[in-house]
Parts: sequence; C-alpha cells; structure tokens
Amino acid sequence: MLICDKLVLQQDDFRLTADVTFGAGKITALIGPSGAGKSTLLAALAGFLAPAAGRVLWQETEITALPPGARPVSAIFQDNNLFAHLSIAQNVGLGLRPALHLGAAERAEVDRALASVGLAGLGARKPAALSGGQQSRAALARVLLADRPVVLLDEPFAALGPGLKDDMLDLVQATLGAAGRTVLMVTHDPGDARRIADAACLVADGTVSAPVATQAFFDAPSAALAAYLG
Ligand SMILES: Nc1ncnc2c1ncn2[C@@H]1O[C@H](COP(=O)(O)OP(=O)(O)OP(=O)(O)O)[C@@H](O)[C@H]1O
Repeated sequence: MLICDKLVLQQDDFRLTADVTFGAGKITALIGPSGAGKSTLLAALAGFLAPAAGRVLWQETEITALPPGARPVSAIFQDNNLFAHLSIAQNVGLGLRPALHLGAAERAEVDRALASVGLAGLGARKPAALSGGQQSRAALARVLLADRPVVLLDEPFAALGPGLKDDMLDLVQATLGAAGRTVLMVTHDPGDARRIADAACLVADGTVSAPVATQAFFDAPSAALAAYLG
C-alpha cells in the first residue's frame, strides 16, 4: 500500500491535505478541478516537494525524506520527459542506469522494452523524429524498464487525440497494470478512469479524498464530484 499519513503540502498560500491509502497493484485515477493540487500530490510522492507535515509510506516503510532517485517511484509527466539530444534507445536505457553505458544484455533489455510498447526498430531515432504517440510509448518503455513498483502518470497522454489516448491507456493497463505496478494517474477525463482505473479519488477543496471503486465513484458521486462534473 502507498499511504499518505496526515500529509500536508504547502506551496505559498496553497494547502493540500491527504490522509489516504492507495491500494498496491491498483490503478487509481486522480480527478479534480484545475489547480486543486493533483500535480502537487504527485510531486510530493515523487520526492520533488517536501511535505509541511505528515508521512509517506510504501509497504510500511517510511519514504518521506528519501530523495527522488532513492524512492520506489517513477513518473511520466505531460512532456514525457525525453531528452531531445539522446536517441530513443538511450532515453529508455536511462530507466536501467543513468550513466548510459549499457552492456549487450542491457541493450537487449532496452530492445525488449521498446518492442513491448510497439517501438521495435525505432531505438536509433531522436525523440523529435517520433510522433507524439510514439514519444508517449518511449516514456512508458523507460518506466517499464526502471522497474519501480509505484508509477505516477501526470496527464502524459492529454495532448494525444482520443483514439491514440485510448491506445496508450490500454497499453498502460496491459503493461504496468498487468505487472502489478501501483499506478496513480492524473486525468481530467472521467472516460480515462472508467477505461482502466480500479479506483478513483477526488482532489478538491484542499483535500485528497479516499479512493473509491471506479464504478461506484461515478455512479454515486459525492456532492463535490457532482459539482466538478457539472
Ligand atoms: N511552485 C509553486 N509555487 C507556488 N504555488 C504553486 C507552485 N506550483 C503550483 N502551485 C499552486 O498550487 C496549486 C495546485 O497546483 P497543481 O498544479 O498541483 O494543481 P492541479 O490540480 O495539478 O491542476 P491542473 O489540473 O490545472 O494541472 C495551484 O494553486 C498552483 O497555483
């Protein structure tokens, strides 16, 4: 389980509290109005923002003070965080080791990861020579290879058209979901949550609400969710 224990996050006059548990091996969608704090929560879980109070625990071990690289966490953000000057294979290889000097066995692992997201044979290209959807696939391959149990997705597919976005969501489920990763996925689209999330949770009014099974979340919306969905 990923636990936010009485977590308080503060950015200037913005304050977010989270006292919630995310199920291990589940895909949980984070939904809520713009500016509600979804990215702030992911930044804290990734280790980029120190909490003002409270603790973060993964499988009963406290990780609140660990730097990003030492956490059991990897992330994909909206721009896919690919390095423009590196090839796709090198970008994906960063998931294995930051130094980039990969041996033959590691290069084979990179090739396997690229093939698993439908990018076989494209490893030598630079990110600019891939479509937006292919770049998203490369970012997913890097996360697969990084092999961290918790994966944070901050709207990485928002810029893709509806068909491509659904393909990526299905790929997330078939790869990260099937591998038992614990996925937190920020989205503005209830359809994304209904498509692949086991649970959904509302971030609104300064609070992260407890995750609820996705169907019940939408079928019996809280007043705050109903207000957001309109
Ligand atoms: N570096 C920062 N310094 C000060 N305030 C910040 C900083 N980053 C974000 N905020 C504020 O924190 C609040 C939450 O922002 P956040 O980006 O987490 O919201 P969000 O729910 O992810 O929004 P969106 O759906 O629009 O991406 C906002 O009021 C924002 O202005």
